Amino acid sequence: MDLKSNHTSPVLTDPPPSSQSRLRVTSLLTYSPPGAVFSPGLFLTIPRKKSGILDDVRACSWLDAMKSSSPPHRKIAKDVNNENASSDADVAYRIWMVKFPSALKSFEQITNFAKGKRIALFLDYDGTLSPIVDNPDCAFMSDAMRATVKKVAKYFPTAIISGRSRDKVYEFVGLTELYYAGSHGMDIMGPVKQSISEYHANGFSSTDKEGKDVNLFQPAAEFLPMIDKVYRSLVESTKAIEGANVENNKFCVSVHYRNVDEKSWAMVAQCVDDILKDYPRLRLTHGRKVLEVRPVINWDKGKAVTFLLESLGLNDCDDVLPIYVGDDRTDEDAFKVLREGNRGYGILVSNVPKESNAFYSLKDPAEVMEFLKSLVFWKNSSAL
Ligand SMILES: O=P(O)(O)OC[C@H]1O[C@H](O[C@H]2O[C@H](CO)[C@@H](O)[C@H](O)[C@H]2O)[C@H](O)[C@@H](O)[C@@H]1O
Repeated sequence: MDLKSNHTSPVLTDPPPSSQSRLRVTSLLTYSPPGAVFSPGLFLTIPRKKSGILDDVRACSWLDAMKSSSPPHRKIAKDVNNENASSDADVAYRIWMVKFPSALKSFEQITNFAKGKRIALFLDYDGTLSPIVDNPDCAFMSDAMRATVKKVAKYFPTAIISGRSRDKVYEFVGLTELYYAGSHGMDIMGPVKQSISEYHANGFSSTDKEGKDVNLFQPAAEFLPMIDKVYRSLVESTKAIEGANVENNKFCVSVHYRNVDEKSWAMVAQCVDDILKDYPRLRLTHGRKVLEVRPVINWDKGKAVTFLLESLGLNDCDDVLPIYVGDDRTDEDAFKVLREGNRGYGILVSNVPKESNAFYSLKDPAEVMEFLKSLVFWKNSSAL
């Protein structure tokens, strides 16, 4: 998106009223191709009841998406009975890696391409810098990872782009030298170099935790009271479901079902569906064992990457190589932006085969750390 030429708000207008509730296509997809939600032609018309169990067709799609939302880790150790299953998984993973080669093994290729270019780094948080854990409040990154991110940010402009609220992800990472985008890019704290407010009604100047001048960009600002209300409703409606956990991510709400017995997943989906019926300006996306309710606006992690590049003065420059590392479906929007414009590299963190718009892969956060360390080493040695 050309930010300079787009002075309009990214907030989309309400879909036209209908006597029937309409189910957005995105609700049915495991991840939504960017743009899919916004075309009126992509709205399905399905009568929706206010109460009762989820309609069968939607229940199946939601539950399928919920089941596939965070594949179990691949078994490293093989037991005798499982040997065939394990080796099948290994073969499938190796075949997949032909399409998405390891960013570590392809490091020379990446740095050859990066020669003479300025790298800009974009890092997702959960599952990328910190391992996936049962309790979202305990997804701490290791001190070693923090030290590595700190080093990497010395050499390359670095931003964290997370589904968490910006405050929460800052609390986890704790590095003032980075840029932060929370709520899947709907809450960006960026540099003042190029005034964001100059281009967008939703941008304004502020100061960070250290009193440094920054620009804030919140394209979904008008949704704040609605999201807060929805958060409280979901806390209330899911409280009887053992293990369900609702997280307020400021401009979106996450309903976690990782610790809910699979038999009760339909109940979790029902609570979310009831909310979506009441709030047509909100939509659903799927994450790793999490249902996320967010505003229907034309904004995502991909747009956040473009926005940050623009505000860093690095957009549309032939000598800039953006690299985005992420593990989640919401990161695909960013991978797609980099791939489509042939602008940079997406690196998918996954230890199982997944369809993706990324170019390369890394197995887990440990490999992410190794990759970041290699970048620092390469930069140091190429400066000699
Ligand atoms: O964009 P991200 O930084 O990857 O954030 C996406 C969501 O991550 C968190 O949930 C995931 O990680 C949790 C901790 O490991 C895990 O328990 C949960 O099952 C995962 O879905 C976070 O809690 C969500 O709010 C983020 O939207």
